[in-house]
Amino acid sequence: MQLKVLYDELTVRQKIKQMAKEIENYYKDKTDTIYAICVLKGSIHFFSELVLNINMNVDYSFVHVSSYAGTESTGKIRVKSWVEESLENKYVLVVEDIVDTGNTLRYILNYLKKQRPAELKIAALVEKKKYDHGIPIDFVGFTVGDVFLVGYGLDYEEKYRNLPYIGYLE
Ligand SMILES: O=P(O)(O)OC[C@H]1O[C@H](OP(=O)(O)OP(=O)(O)O)[C@H](O)[C@@H]1O
Ligand SMILES: Nc1nc2[nH]cnc2c(=O)[nH]1
Repeated sequence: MQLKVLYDELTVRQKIKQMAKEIENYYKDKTDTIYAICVLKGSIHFFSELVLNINMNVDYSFVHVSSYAGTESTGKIRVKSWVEESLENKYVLVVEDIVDTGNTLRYILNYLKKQRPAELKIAALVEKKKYDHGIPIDFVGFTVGDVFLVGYGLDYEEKYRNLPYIGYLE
């Protein structure tokens, strides 16, 4: 398989800055603190870059879930760690690197809703439109078709996560 560049480093960083501004504008009249949840492992770089560019207070926490084997979803979500703090009455923003089948996000949202946040919003760096996953994403960076992406946190069998750009395998 060959690795090709889809979005170079500058394009990714500019997109994240733009998303951070959108997020800031949305929240600034609602709350003084956003509670952002990073979905590990893939979202680590997007999450870090995003929160560094949001010019208001952001508290955060992490969930670690996984479901992929190679390029395919197993459909089974494995939870490796979860948020420990209370989310009650918080303005929760779930930060995902990519939404594809929507299985991971559906699972996470289902549990987070039970923790009674004031509001639950979603930011995703990439939304895949292979088929309709049916979850409205509030803040989206890039929209792609049927392609398996790597880089900027995204892996293929734990490789390529630390590429500073988004690429695809062909
Ligand atoms: O919409 P879906 O089809 O569920 O796919 C999206 C999920 O797949 C990847 O996680 P993965 O299970 O590969 O774990 P990782 O983040 O640790 O790589 C990615 O980081 C998303 O969380
Ligand atoms: N690395 C990676 N993980 C995914 N999980 C769901 N879609 C993708 C993808 O395109 N790349």
